[in-house]
Amino acid sequence: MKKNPTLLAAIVAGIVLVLAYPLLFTNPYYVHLAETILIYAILLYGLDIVVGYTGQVSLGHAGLFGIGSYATGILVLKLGAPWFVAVPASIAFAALFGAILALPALRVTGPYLAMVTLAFGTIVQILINEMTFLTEGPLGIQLQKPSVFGRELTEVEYYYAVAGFMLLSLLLVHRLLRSHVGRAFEALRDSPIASDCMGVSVYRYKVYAFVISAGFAGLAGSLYAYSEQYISPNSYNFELTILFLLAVIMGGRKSRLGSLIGATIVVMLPSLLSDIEVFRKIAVTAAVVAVIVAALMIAKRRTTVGRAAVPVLATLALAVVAYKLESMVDWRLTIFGLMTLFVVYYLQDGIVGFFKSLMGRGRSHVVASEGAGAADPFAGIRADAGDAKGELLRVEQVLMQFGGLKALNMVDLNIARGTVHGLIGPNGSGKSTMMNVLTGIYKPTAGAVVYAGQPIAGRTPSQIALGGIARTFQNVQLFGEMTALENVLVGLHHSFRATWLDVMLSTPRYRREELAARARAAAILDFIGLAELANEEARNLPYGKQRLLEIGRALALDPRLLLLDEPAAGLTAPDIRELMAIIRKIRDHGITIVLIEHHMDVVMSISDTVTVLDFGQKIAEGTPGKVQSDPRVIDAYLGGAAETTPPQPAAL
Ligand SMILES: Nc1ncnc2c1ncn2[C@@H]1O[C@H](COP(=O)(O)OP(=O)(O)OP(=O)(O)O)[C@@H](O)[C@H]1O
Repeated sequence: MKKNPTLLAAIVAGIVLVLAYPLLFTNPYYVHLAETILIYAILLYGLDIVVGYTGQVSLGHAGLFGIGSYATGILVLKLGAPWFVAVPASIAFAALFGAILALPALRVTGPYLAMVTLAFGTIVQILINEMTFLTEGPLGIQLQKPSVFGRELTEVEYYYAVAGFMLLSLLLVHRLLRSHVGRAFEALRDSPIASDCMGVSVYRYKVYAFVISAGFAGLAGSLYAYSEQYISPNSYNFELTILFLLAVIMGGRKSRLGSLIGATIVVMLPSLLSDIEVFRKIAVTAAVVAVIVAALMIAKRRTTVGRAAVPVLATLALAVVAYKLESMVDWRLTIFGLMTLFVVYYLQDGIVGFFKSLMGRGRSHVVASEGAGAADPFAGIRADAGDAKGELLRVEQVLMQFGGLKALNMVDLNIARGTVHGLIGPNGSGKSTMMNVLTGIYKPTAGAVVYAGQPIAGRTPSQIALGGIARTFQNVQLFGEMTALENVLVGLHHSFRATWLDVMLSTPRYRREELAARARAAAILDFIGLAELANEEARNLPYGKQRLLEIGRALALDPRLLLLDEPAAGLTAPDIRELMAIIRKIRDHGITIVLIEHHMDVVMSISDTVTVLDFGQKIAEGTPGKVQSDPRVIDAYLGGAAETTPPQPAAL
């Protein structure tokens, strides 16, 4: 993986700045302030995994931070534990609570999850307050800075220790998030259902995200306890959790630099907002920056005068108000609230996201894919071509009932190995329901599904996917914020044996697997004709290309059975011809295909067998020729929805 020289230079400059800081600002107050920023940054790296990457809300991180602090405080107070015991124990303890916090995230999302995590944070604070025998209750716990070789660290020495932990956390989180584990986190945010169907268990990765995130909160909490030398329950309140969330959003999701900026803002803001002179300078600087940025964006045609007017006028008004105000005391919260509103409304991708978009990055990165041609797109396929025409999948008397509606009514289906099996029927006849039953998304009310000789009842979608059944979706379910290459890499998740420890230590095993997966993903993109768009975000691809990318991602799973749900929907005639050629090539590699399609010419020209459903029942089955002339089929289509066309002779 190539290194970006500008990025490397920025990283080196950042490290030098962090290390040189105590030499530039010798006042202990400023050293302590910077220490707090670095500690918050550690927590925010972890919080960003949950909020930015997996897209979950957590209002429980102040609680986890408190658990880390109190684990250290109690171990030092009660057992006189040294820092090298207290710090790892705090990480482990917080991670354990992270697993508990993950439980509600497996059941609820959005506002409900916010409520549950908020309750968790509140309970932690109450428990810290009430369990006086351990925590000393409201009195709090006092402790010294850690000792090394019998000598207590000075403020500056402790700053360097914190800086070391921050840089280490940065490295570990960065490695993790760029690996298959990070891609799994991102995938489950963009489409949980597609993640499961790519063999990436949403359940497992949500728990991982919360546990890892909590581990970093525990580390930050432990360092904070030593830094403040005094901890009390009031420090870990609701406002702190909101502040953390705000820091991630303000700085910029999915960015380590964003976390650092966010930490700086939330630590500095209270002191900046308390001094009217400093606030005036900030307000004027913000107004000048807003005017310059707006002018640049209008000149580059990135925005219109109308859209730029509100933020520019708002910052100008803030500058004017700053000079009208006599003191900040009464206005601090109001100004803070307004700034929050401004960020949420105008800087949804945070400060880092905003500057990236200003520089035109993060939109399209069209570069040639690495390693295409070096790998075989079908390298891992468990081919069935040589296996005569045995049966790969058998559906026996499947009933799928939604309330009173029988979406599938006692349907039998036999799919022969190495064939293309068309599944057609008017709208609402039960085709997609069949796909969902085959991939474990729906559990049939009655009946059995036997795949490769094994019943698949009771298996989760990700287990079924890993067993070799891949699918595409009627409504495209790509991982929108990830590039085309990354989408395929999620499909290749199963090819990794490396654990998260391998990733964090960047072991040769992990690096070998990552390189192999990238070469294979590039080869798959080449096969489906998307090599040039490898680094384009999936949401920016044209619709036809998105459908092809879904097929590529499914192929990455090394399927024996590929279920295509209306792959030609919305495609132009040339795109459809390209699609048909691809489907034939996939079949020629021994992959069995089930094809749901409303384009009859497509189904009839490439299917070996066609099954017709109507009102959840199988009404016909056989070769395309036989099915097309079946009076029941013609009747079902002519009597069905107006937009469905009756089967026509093959045209393509
Ligand atoms: N989760 C669900 N809850 C309730 N009803 C459902 C559910 N899923 C499907 N149905 C119903 O089952 C019937 C079959 O739907 P299905 O999506 O399988 O049809 P289809 O043949 O794929 O149609 P189309 O060609 O329009 O996609 C429809 O009446 C649909 O409303």
